Amino acid sequence: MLFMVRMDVNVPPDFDSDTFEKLKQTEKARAEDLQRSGKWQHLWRIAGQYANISIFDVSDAAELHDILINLPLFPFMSTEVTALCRHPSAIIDD
Ligand SMILES: O=C(O)C[C@H]1C=CC(=O)O1
Repeated sequence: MLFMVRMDVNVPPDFDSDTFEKLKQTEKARAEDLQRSGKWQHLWRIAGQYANISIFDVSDAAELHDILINLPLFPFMSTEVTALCRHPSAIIDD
């Protein structure tokens, strides 16, 4: 199943910056692993915002939920999930 996920990252202004930098590195490694696995198919920065639009290809909503809540930056994120299905006029069958 395909899902579009918007992730907005909100860091409290008084949060320790070194700790946050370490979390970002852990998040980057996790995101790269999930992309290599094929589960995180697209990762796009929303220009001008600390936010992204991502496409996940997972077996079901429960798997997506498990991935999202285990992201290192999840405690600092708000997420919006949209289930996708093939458009009948789409010419690319990916
Ligand atoms: O930067 C972000 O949008 C948040 C998060 C998603 C992937 C990643 O490496 O960090």
